[in-house]
Amino acid sequence: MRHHHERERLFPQLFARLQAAVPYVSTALVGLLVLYILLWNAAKARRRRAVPGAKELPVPPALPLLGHWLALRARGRGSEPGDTHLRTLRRWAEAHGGAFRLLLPRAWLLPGGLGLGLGGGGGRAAGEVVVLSDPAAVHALLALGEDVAPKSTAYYRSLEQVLHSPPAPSLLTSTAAAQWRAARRSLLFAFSRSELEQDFEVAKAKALSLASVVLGLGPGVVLDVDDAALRLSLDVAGLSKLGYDFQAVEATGQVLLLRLLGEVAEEWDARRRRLLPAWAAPWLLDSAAEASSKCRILQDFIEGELWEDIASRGPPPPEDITLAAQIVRLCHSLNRGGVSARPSGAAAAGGGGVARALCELTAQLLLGHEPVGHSLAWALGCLARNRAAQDKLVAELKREGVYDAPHTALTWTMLHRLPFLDCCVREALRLYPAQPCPATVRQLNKDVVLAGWSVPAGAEVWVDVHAMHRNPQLWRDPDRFNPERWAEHVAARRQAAEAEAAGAAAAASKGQAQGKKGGKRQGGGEGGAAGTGYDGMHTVEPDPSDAVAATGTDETRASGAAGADRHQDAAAAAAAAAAAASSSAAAGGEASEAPLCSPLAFMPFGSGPRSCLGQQLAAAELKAALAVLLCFLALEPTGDPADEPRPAAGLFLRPAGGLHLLLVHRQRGQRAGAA
Ligand code: HEM
Repeated sequence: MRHHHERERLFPQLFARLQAAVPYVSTALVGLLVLYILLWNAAKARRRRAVPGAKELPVPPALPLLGHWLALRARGRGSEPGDTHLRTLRRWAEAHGGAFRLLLPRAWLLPGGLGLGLGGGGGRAAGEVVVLSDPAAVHALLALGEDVAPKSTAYYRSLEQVLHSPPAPSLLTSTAAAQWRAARRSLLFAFSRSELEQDFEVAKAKALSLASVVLGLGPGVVLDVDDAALRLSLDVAGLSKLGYDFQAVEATGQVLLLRLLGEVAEEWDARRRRLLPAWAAPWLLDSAAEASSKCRILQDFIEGELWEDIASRGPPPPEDITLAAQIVRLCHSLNRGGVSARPSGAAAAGGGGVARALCELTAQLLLGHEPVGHSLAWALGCLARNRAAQDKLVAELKREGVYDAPHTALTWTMLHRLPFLDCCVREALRLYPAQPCPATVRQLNKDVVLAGWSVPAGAEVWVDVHAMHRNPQLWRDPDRFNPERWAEHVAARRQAAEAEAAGAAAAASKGQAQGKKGGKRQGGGEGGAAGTGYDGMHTVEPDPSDAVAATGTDETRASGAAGADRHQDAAAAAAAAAAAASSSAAAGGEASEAPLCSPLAFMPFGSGPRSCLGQQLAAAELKAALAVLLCFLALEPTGDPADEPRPAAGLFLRPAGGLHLLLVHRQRGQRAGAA
């Protein structure tokens, strides 16, 4: 009996002691874990060996455990010009010669980082980030090819998660070589020259419509041009690529789709900056649930409205190579069971073609409108603050007859007569690249040397286009909007294009004389061919005579491989030239001796086989919109310091709080209105 009582007293005592010990034990365990992480990482740092003869990547000063995470999280504050984290990255890039290593907590906390070897990307540098803005190193990285440096799965997976539930790859996010090649070759048809000519007309018509709306608001009006530009680019993306008019330009109230797309982009950015995933941080669950419901509303709209509309058009006829038609073909070839008007349920399960098509649609909508919209807003902002450039552009439009008759005189084929317009677009994209950093994210499968820097296998490599575009060794007076810096380059490109067109015409007439059948579609002339990037960077080119490529069913056709080889050559040449440019710039020393312009260090659309698919369309759209708007409206800053643009870098570089300008009617003589 006494025994029993003693036992009854003993258990609560023991329990109370254990309870009291919990904080000490858990503190000790956390301490041991931290010590282990620090020691393991110190050992890892000692084990890190540079490839003989190559330079070890420098590391900017970092906090213990948090590394550079806080610096990367920082957003622009109050009156500060520019995005804080972009400025920090640029400072480090300039201090370390355009290549450095970042320490992020995940490098330590990931299973791979803890030395447990349970994944984390593999390789010695699992979870580490290398940031490159040295053009020679970037060209060398992109020339490595997809086997050695594919897109980073970890980085793009979070984008897939916000684009569609359950997540499926899109061209942007797909890392599997066979998948992206097939999709790219199929979708590239939608960006061929004939399509671009029509898209240009759509962009012009929508810009005229926007001008008419603004003119209707009064003789001088303060407007958020970022919002207006996003409406314009959404309408152009919808109408030209998907055959669907969102009528955002004409709408008076808020456009729900625009808001949803913006929120999805923000959610993706927030997830990528988070220290812990939502499941490991319960306090984030509410906002994660809210974000998921927004993503679902977007998904419902894309499924129920847009896809339904596209699918109801039936199988596209062979001559239809619009983006919508190519996405339908992609879906069809994946499903192999025909395209369903109702994408959910059984159809989605049957091969995943519809789910894939929906992801592609959402990605194309996001990519096709937001970077163009923000870029247009930045360009308008630059011109408003540089009256001399604006006047020169208007003078060019007058000289070429565009000012008096934008409806008829402004066409895709006459764009080469507007070189200053081209210079302005390039300069705005240089100062405000829509994807500033990271613009391209790669994962290395083996140790490599990039322009002399040793980069270990497993590292995630970011391209910092913002720092590259503002490097004082590559661009004289890099923060100044100076379209003139491009004059020589634009003139040289025009000459080269004319020579190429003349050569192609001569070859064609020779071929005809010899009775040959027509070969591949050739580009030429200003505006370029489907396979040539905005600045001559080669992309994988589609072969229109290849009917299989048009339906995206065969991924390994020789034409794609040939395109990739061509790219390798171009990239090797570019790397050599970039190395020469950067070493001569470095030898120059003084900023005033830096070259005025370094075209090989200009990469707003990325470069290589995964460069922007829509770059020609984007450039054409920017030109159409700028030319039309300037014919009717003079741009001025509002004069209010609160309206000074504040760049904020998320998925895209946008002006925080919008970009407000004063738009004043131009004296138009006897000309007709915009409508
Ligand atoms: C000013 C406007 C634009 C800029 C600055 C821009 C920039 C870029 C950049 C830097 C990339 C590479 C991203 C990466 O490697 O992760 C990219 C990829 C892509 N862009 Fe654009 N873009 C613009 C407009 C467009 C438009 C209008 C479209 C289509 C309608 C488009 C479609 C795509 C696609 C599909 C990819 C993925 C290509 C691939 O992975 O093979 N972009 N863009």
